[in-house]
Amino acid sequence: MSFDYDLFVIGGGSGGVRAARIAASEHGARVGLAEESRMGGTCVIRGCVPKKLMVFAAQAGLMEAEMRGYGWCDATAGRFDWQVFREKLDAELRRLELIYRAALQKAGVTIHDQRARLVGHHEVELADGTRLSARHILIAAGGRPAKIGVPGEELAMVSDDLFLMDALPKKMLLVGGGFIACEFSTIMAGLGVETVQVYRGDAVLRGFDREARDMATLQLSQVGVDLRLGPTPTLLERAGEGVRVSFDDGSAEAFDSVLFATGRTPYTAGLGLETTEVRLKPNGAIEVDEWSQTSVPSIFAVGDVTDRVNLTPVAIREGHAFADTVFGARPRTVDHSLVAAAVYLRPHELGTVGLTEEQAKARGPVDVYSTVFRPMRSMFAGSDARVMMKLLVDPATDKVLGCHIFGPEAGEMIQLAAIPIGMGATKAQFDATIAVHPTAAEELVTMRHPSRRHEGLGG
Ligand SMILES: Cc1cc2nc3c(=O)[nH]c(=O)nc-3n(C[C@H](O)[C@H](O)[C@H](O)COP(=O)(O)OP(=O)(O)OC[C@H]3O[C@@H](n4cnc5c(N)ncnc54)[C@H](O)[C@@H]3O)c2cc1C
Ligand SMILES: NC(=O)c1ccc[n+]([C@@H]2O[C@H](COP(=O)([O-])OP(=O)(O)OC[C@H]3O[C@@H](n4cnc5c(N)ncnc54)[C@H](O)[C@@H]3O)[C@@H](O)[C@H]2O)c1
Repeated sequence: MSFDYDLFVIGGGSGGVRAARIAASEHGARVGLAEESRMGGTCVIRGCVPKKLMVFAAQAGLMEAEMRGYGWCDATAGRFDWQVFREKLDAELRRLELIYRAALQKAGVTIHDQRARLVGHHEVELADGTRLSARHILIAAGGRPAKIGVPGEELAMVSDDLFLMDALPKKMLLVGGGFIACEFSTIMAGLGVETVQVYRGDAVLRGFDREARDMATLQLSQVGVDLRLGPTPTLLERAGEGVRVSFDDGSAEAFDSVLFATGRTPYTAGLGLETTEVRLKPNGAIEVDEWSQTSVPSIFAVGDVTDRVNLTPVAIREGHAFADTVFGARPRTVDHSLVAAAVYLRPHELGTVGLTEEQAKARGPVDVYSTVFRPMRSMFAGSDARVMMKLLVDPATDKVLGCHIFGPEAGEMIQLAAIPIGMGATKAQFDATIAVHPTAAEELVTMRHPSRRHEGLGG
């Protein structure tokens, strides 16, 4: 049977673009790709990239205070102009979008700028009605922000809207305690917005190392976020130009805008999956095996739509491995067990790889090497900001099971620590490394004695 394409990719985000490009340019496949919105997907257009640029924009106040501590007595950040920033941001995103598009075109991928849906195991239908057949179909449709189902929540923004605001709100409520809520609370407070964050748990960033969570929770308040642990919104109502929010503790308050950062849902609705035998998980994510293959042999899925580890480099790796396996005769899977990540807070970020202290303790005996200190940089400036470095070590094998860093540029540091840890490095090998002095990171190779040992479950 002949097909229009060897591969048809639905979604031009991190996973889809990489898979299409590698299948076409390195393995000679005839590839078509449909993108209903802007090329580059969540990360480039409404995620990692604009977010990180906003993080940089938001640190002027902290730098001003630090520089005053270093003798720049009149240091002042001056006035932030959202319009100027947004115009630059829009231009940068347009530039990146064109680069993604050009890379696909150079690889020989045919781009269809419209929505696609499945109409069978080898066929897709585009929004204009065109039907195209393909030997293989890759679903890389990503996810969509999810709200929580309270009345009036349509009055609230989701993360996609943040990058399109005409003006900064004066007073903003952020709902949630995950990556997005914490990063954007830091950003908004840093840009001078009166920022309130509500989170129903007792410390933000559930799932991360508890000690790091406590430090992140404290830091949010220290950078001016009014963090309220416990309450959850129950009702949103329009109040003049703003929104009045009622909470489950009986309180109510008005805000200029509200952001729900309460997780993301795999974007499988309306994808035509009912015309196939592709199995879904209970939350709507596409079920795949280690090869990213669905329950239908000709259909694969990568990235957030599969809800494995929802990070850009993971989607990219899954897309690349899929293309090499199916079109390059180089079968390889992706190891999701040891993925480093960072939460971009300010002044200190959280970098993490491997097991948390809680997970390591549940697994068996573990030695915890942990140090919390005031780094010379901020201490000199009069700041009380603290850094944490933590290594979790298996006493039987001496292998480092996890590393957690709360400090300036922790994302940069954890990227490097992830290499030896991924290679199975022992604590003795960390110790054998001569320190780089004076740095904060040198603590990773100078912690001689465990701060504590857990004997394992119940220990
Ligand atoms: C605010 C925010 C900040 C983030 N920050 C980070 C970070 O700092 N680091 C990090 O690693 N990750 C970050 N992430 C997560 C990261 O963006 C995602 O994990 C990543 O983009 C997933 O890639 P993907 O290819 O699976 O999907 P996406 O990038 O979402 O791409 C899916 C694409 O498919 C298109 N599409 C969907 N359905 C169809 C259809 N039927 N037809 C045609 N096109 C379709 C969509 O328009 C979209 O362009 C962030 C996410 C958000 C929301
Ligand atoms: N730096 C990064 O790598 C980065 C940054 C942003 C986003 N991301 C990715 O995007 C994903 C989505 O981010 P997110 O912050 O929206 O999700 P998240 O899963 O990290 O956090 C969701 C938050 O919403 C809360 N929540 C969920 N349901 C609720 C309810 N009914 N009532 C009150 N609170 C509720 C949760 O308790 C949690 O705190 C992340 O999981 C991550 O994979 C990564």
